[in-house]
Amino acid sequence: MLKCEHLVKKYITTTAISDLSLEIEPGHIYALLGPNGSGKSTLMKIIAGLVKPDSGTITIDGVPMTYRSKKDIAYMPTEAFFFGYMNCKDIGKYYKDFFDDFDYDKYMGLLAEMELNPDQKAKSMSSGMLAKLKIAVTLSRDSRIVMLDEPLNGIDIIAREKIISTIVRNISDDTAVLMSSHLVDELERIVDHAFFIKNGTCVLQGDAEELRVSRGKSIVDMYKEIYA
Ligand SMILES: Nc1ncnc2c1ncn2[C@@H]1O[C@H](COP(=O)(O)OP(=O)(O)OP(=O)(O)O)[C@@H](O)[C@H]1O
Repeated sequence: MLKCEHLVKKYITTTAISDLSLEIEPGHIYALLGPNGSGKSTLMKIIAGLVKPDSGTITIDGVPMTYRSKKDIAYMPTEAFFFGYMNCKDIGKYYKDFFDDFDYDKYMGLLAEMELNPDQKAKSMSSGMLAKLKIAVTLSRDSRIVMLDEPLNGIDIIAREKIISTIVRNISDDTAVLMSSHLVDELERIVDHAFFIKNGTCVLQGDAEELRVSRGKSIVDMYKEIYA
């Protein structure tokens, strides 16, 4: 469905993305793995249309991406992005006005599932609560591609379990999920495909089970081998 071919993104002194190609299909959860500075966030921003690549192409169902393609993509960046004076209910209404595909009832259900108070203002929320809120707004959109940049960051170990199961339960068969995390062992349990990014390019990719069988090791051990 989504195909990136030979993407390159250079900043003045850094090449963030270097000849990177990958493909994602609906019904799968993909892990975007790599150490700090390897290019994961830049890649997501390029796919979300927030950063323009210097070269390379991105297509959805064979059609080059335009500003209209943005409706197919729900992107959750690492940064929190809420107005502090709004409470969770207001934030839901704001998103509903912004995105035609935003399901307010689903959002309220997700708030309850993540034990967030609909009346609490963003400015009074802890970083872990804001992390959950970001996930709730992102999963409430009916998008074909869901990109979550570090969804488990700042979330305690008990809540992480819940978030992982919430993500898995709220993904339909016609949605593709691309998720980055440094918590590789936690991602390993749920992803069915892994992309290993190093210096802005994809150095290994494949079906998680096939990779484990062919290499005789876990995704975590492959990660350690590639990046040690
Ligand atoms: N706006 C920018 N200007 C200049 N350099 C940038 C910019 N954004 C990213 N970079 C550089 O591009 C490279 C890739 O950064 P990116 O944020 O994509 O990595 P990452 O894999 O997401 O890292 P992390 O795991 O730490 O979030 C890094 O060397 C970074 O310093």
